[in-house]
Amino acid sequence: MPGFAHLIRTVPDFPTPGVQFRDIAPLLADGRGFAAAVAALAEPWRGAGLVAVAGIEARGFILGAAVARELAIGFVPLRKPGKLPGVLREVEYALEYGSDRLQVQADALPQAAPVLLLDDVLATGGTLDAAARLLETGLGARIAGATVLLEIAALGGRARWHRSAPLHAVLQV
Ligand SMILES: O=P(O)(O)OC[C@H]1O[C@H](OP(=O)(O)OP(=O)(O)O)[C@H](O)[C@@H]1O
Ligand SMILES: Nc1ncnc2[nH]cnc12
Repeated sequence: MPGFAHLIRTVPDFPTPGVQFRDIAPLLADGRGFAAAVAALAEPWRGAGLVAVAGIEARGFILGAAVARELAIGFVPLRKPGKLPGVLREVEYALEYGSDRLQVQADALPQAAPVLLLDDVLATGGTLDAAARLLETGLGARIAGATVLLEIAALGGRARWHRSAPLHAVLQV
C-alpha cells in the first residue's frame, strides 16, 4: 500500500446518507503525499506516446493537470455543463448519487490522438465509461488507458470498463 493511502479520509453519509465518501483533500494538502500520488499515477504511462491527459471535473482536474505536467503532455478538461465555450460534444451518465452530463470542446484533440483518461475515484464506473464514450465517439480520440487514484472495488466500476486498453488504480478499497 503506497505511503500516502492514509491521507485519503472516509466521511460517512456524504453527500447523501449511506455513501462512504472518500475525501482526497487531506492528500492534496500534504506536499509529499500529493507529489507521491501524482508520480504513482504517472508512472505506468511514461514513454507511452500520449498526447494528453483528459481529466474529469472537478477532482480529476487537480490530479490530471499535475499528471499531464509530470508527463510533459497536454491536458483536456471534461466539464460539467455550461462551463465550456464553442462547439461541444456531450454525454449523460448516472452517478452513485444522481446523474450528470459531461462536455468537451469538439476541437480539443486531433483525430486518433492517444489520450489517458484520469479521475480521482472509480465507484460505479458510470463517469469513467461516459468520459470514454465522449472521447471516442465525440472526438474520435484513441483511449490508450485510464487511471484512477482510488478504486472502490465493492461498487463494481471495473466491470463497466469494456475496453482492451488498461484501467489502472493506484489504490483499492
Ligand atoms: O464511478 P462513479 O460512480 O461514476 O463515480 C466517480 C465519480 O464521482 C465523483 O465525481 P463527482 O461527480 O462527485 O464530482 P466532483 O469531482 O466535482 O466532486 C468522482 O470524482 C468521480 O468523477
Ligand atoms: N464514495 C465516493 N467517494 C468519493 N467520490 C465518489 N464518487 C462516487 N462515489 C464516491
